[in-house]
Amino acid sequence: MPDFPPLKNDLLLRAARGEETERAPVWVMRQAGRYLPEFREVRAHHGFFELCRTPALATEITLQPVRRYAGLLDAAIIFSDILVVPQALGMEVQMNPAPFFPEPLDTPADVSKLRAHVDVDKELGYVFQALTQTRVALAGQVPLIGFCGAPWTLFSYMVEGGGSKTYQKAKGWLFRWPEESKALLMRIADVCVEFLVGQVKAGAQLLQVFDSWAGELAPHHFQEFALPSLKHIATGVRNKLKAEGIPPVPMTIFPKGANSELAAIAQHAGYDTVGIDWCVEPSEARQLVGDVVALQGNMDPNVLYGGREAIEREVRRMCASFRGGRAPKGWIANLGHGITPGVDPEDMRWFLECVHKYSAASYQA
Ligand SMILES: Cc1c2[nH]c(c1CCC(=O)O)Cc1[nH]c(c(CCC(=O)O)c1C)Cc1[nH]c(c(CCC(=O)O)c1C)Cc1[nH]c(c(C)c1CCC(=O)O)C2
Repeated sequence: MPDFPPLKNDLLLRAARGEETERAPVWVMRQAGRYLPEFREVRAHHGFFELCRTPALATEITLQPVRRYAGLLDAAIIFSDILVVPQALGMEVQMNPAPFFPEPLDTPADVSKLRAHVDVDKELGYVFQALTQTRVALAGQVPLIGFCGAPWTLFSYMVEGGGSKTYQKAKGWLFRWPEESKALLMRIADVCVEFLVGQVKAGAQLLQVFDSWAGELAPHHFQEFALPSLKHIATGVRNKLKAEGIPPVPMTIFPKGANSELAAIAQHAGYDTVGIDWCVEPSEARQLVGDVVALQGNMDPNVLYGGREAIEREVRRMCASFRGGRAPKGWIANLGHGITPGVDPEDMRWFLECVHKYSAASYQA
């Protein structure tokens, strides 16, 4: 592994390991994106996946929010997308402007169209290069997060051919072809394991798995279909790193909306941190997960459209609720889902400032 500059701010890594921190570390899902004018400026000249595939540009975009919010953000997340894994498996994915797969997997017979063996270095080496370049450019300011999509969420995109409101096709697959579905989920999980291990070797200091559609499944279907593949990833990554003599990195699972499954996820999925959305009260989430994991989240991203007073009020409330459930110990502040394109970057700054203030161990409610 390359020799990287020493890390100056390890709040995120300490919180992810469940340690007490002087305040909650904070970063925001989709922090490098369209709400930033500097992102839109670069994006105007390049296609979305062209940005992902050009390490110098991916590095520049990853650094944009870190630069703009210097001293306020406690992590960088590599600019990429969860859909690079279906691409590595051989599927075509367009972004126009939402994700679109011209040839989705209609039936299990279509699985034969996927690459039988995925050479992750060859197909996704551009992500590894972007991580290494970014880690060097960060000069130890903040840790660098690597990520991938969870098998169930990726399976949904690959079967639906894009986003969906009903998940009819993806769920139709699960219920009509449960064994084939499980095999495909595990096949995706195997690629995720290789991809995440490669990301650590390239410089990622924490890994997050995005299961954006976890909450669409009934609890017993989540446990049957999604949970085993999530566990396969956590165990697979840990084992491979160990076998190669590489120190482990903290891992976060974001099972969006699967709030009735939090206890099972904390106990059985094998991650250090569980991300929660805004539909669960933080103090209640802490009760559900116990002491096993750190928590991440969870302000409703739409509060960022409510003005400064609302943002301050909601951050203060969020801090109190996480603290009620024993924060700032083992809590990473974030939104409950990605920041959206219409947010005023100065309101994002205010959110970060409020977290610094109200999550401080010294703050008296
Ligand atoms: C479901 C999902 C996707 N991508 C991702 C998820 C999981 C998180 C979530 O649930 O939001 C993850 C993702 N996508 C992107 C990142 C970059 C890192 C970050 O700043 O968090 C990350 C972590 C950049 C992006 N990924 C995308 C953009 C916008 C594309 C553009 O510039 O046109 C960015 C900055 C495109 C994308 N990519 C995806 C969709 C649905 C879209 C289009 C709609 C949208 O923008 O929300 C799939």
